Amino acid sequence: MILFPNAKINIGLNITERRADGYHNLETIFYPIKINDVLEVIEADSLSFTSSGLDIPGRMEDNLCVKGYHLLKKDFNIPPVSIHLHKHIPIGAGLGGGSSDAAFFIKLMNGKFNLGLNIEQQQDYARTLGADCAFFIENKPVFAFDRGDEFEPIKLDLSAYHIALVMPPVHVSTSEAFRGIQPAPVKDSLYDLIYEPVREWKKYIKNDFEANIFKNHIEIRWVKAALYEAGALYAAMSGSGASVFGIFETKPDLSALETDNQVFYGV
Ligand SMILES: C[C@](O)(CO)[C@H](O)COP(=O)(O)OP(=O)(O)OC[C@H]1O[C@@H](n2ccc(N)nc2=O)[C@H](O)[C@@H]1O
Ligand SMILES: Nc1ncnc2c1ncn2[C@@H]1O[C@H](COP(=O)(O)OP(=O)(O)OP(=O)(O)O)[C@@H](O)[C@H]1O
Repeated sequence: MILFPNAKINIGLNITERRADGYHNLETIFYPIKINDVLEVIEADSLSFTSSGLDIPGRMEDNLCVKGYHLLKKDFNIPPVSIHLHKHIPIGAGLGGGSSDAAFFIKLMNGKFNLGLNIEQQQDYARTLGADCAFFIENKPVFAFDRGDEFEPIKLDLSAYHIALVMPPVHVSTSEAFRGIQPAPVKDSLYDLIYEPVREWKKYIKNDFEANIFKNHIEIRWVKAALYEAGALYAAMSGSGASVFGIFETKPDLSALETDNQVFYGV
């Protein structure tokens, strides 16, 4: 069985509070985009994990798909499987690629072995693997809050726009991004602001990670500026970086960025 885990972007990200469990409360909009991995699972004599495409840091046991297998194995009598992941979603990009693989793995296993898990139950399993994971179970635009793992559906359709995504040659780890952040409550919630016209977003919708990350990685700031110069209605870093997306009325010319960065059009 094969599924195609996709990436997400964060439109706005406000870090509102430090929590007692070491995490932060935040609010953000998650929006699915069309950059995909390929995840194949077949029944086998023993558990194995192989990958192709981009190099995935860490050992096999650290891979979120393998962690997902062990998580389900605790509660269900599932057979060993051979997992193959073709990695295409940039890593350390704020695109939630690893989280998506994990969520799609849970969905795949649920379907393949008739585990009978409903959406909420799949989200509960996903949540234990990472704050981003649960979003990918339903994979629809949402307003996310708490650790970023509680959701309220929103009506947001950007399909009339051209979204371009630029990945500078920099990786930012999520915990690095949270270091030095001063959480602050918000006056106006993204839950309402997201319904402002896209060309107004730059006045109201911010990613709280940008200031810190731009200080240490000036090239990410340059990419954002270049997207505005190329005509973006809105441009921002996604999640904890390093990728930056731009929302355009039509396909932009970003050829000047292609030398130093990976550029994805029409995601
Ligand atoms: C910030 C976002 O990238 C926005 O999309 C995500 O919420 C991060 O989600 P994620 O990569 O799935 O994060 P996890 O793997 O659960 O957490 C990595 C680390 O980030 C920090 N972390 C993450 C989420 C959160 N709400 N508060 C945090 O402080 C914690 O130090 C945690 O140990
Ligand atoms: N299937 C996987 N694909 C990619 N990375 C994985 C996977 N499983 C575990 N990891 C680990 O997770 C780390 C970051 O993964 P990921 O690509 O999800 O980060 P990210 O793009 O910063 O996403 P996020 O928006 O969730 O912060 C990697 O350094 C890697 O060690």
